[in-house]
Amino acid sequence: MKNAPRTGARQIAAECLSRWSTGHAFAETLVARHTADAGLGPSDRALVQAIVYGTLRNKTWLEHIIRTLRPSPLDTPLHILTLVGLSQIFILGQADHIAVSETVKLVPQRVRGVVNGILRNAARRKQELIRERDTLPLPVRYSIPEWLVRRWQATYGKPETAAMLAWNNRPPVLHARGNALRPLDTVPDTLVPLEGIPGWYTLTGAIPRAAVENGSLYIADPSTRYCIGLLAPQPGERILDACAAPGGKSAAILSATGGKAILTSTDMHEHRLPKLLENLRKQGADHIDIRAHDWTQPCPPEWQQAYDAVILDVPCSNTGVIRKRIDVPWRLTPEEITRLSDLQHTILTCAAKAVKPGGRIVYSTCSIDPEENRAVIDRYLSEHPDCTLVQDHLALPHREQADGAYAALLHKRN
Ligand SMILES: C[S@@+](CC[C@H](N)C(=O)[O-])C[C@H]1O[C@@H](n2cnc3c(N)ncnc32)[C@H](O)[C@@H]1O
Repeated sequence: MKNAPRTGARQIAAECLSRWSTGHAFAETLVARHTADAGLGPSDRALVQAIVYGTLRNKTWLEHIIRTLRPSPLDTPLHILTLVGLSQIFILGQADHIAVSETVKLVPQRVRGVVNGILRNAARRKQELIRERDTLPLPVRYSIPEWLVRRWQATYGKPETAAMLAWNNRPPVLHARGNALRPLDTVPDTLVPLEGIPGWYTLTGAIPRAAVENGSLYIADPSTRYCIGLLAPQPGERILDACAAPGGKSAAILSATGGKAILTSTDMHEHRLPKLLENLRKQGADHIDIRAHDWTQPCPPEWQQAYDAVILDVPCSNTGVIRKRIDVPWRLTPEEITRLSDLQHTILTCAAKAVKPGGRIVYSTCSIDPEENRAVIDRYLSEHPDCTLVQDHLALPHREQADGAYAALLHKRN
């Protein structure tokens, strides 16, 4: 029924947040699973996603509001329902009376007054609380753990970090790359060409499914073009894309070479290979060499020095894509960054053996952390004097108005 109160969606959002706070599942997975299990329609699914993502993106600030309005702590279920209500009031911009009444309905009768009191108070003091936000310490204002804010300030300085935090705190804008192998007949209404970046578009509405399905478009961020630009793949070159699934970079290489690069695409996860194959076929690849390989293991003899170039889009912390991966700040630890850096160094060391003398290695991440970027390159170069760094590029998200990314081009001497 049109305009029916969507209490079901709010309940499901609370369940997702409850699961998220006690487990390891990603928000995206939880929203997909719980909305499917509840049989919610598209608009309710969108509401669940908006509440869950909005709450997690602003978690520390919303919790600060709860503490301001009720100094004694709430038990977990009430705390989560209060977050669901506040998220509607402060982040989604719903009418206060609807946000309050629909949320309070979910609260057991005997404690309903507590949540009702906090939400009504929050709605009444809304403008004051919003104004106060700008005066709060950065970790609270932008809901990012203190250790991460300190780490970024030490690397980039305070003003740059503040600008990046403000950028990360907003919902993402999606982009798409046009595929030269399957040019668009007409540019769909929801695509706006990106100024100064030929072949790239901003999505201003629904994803043009038909164009994605026929391979004319690939949903990706313009920051992914840096590694392809450094690789500068040429027709006829043998190229190894070592960490390839789901195939964004492999497809970009094929698009850039008119389908004429001779590509081997590997990934350690067998279960990711069918999607990789499907994506590459869809985008016009006709001869595809797809294999499972774990690049923490030695380079197989038949691949040693067999490639003109190797691209390594390694697993990383995703600190450049926090707008899209909202779990990242809450799941990441400094120890995990160090573990990833070691893993990246191992993958680089093993996969670089596949490059011919005189060939190129492109290393890329969607991390903005130096430990996963330049430090990995410097460590590798210190152990491999036959390689030199030609160029590297760090894209900071707020500067690019896109995702953060790092790419480095190495040359292996003849
Ligand atoms: C950042 S993603 C790659 C994205 C891909 N290049 C694209 O553009 O669509 C990293 C990939 O590395 C794979 N991976 C992780 N560890 C690996 C390893 N030891 N050897 C090979 N692949 C690995 C993951 O399964 C994941 O698909």
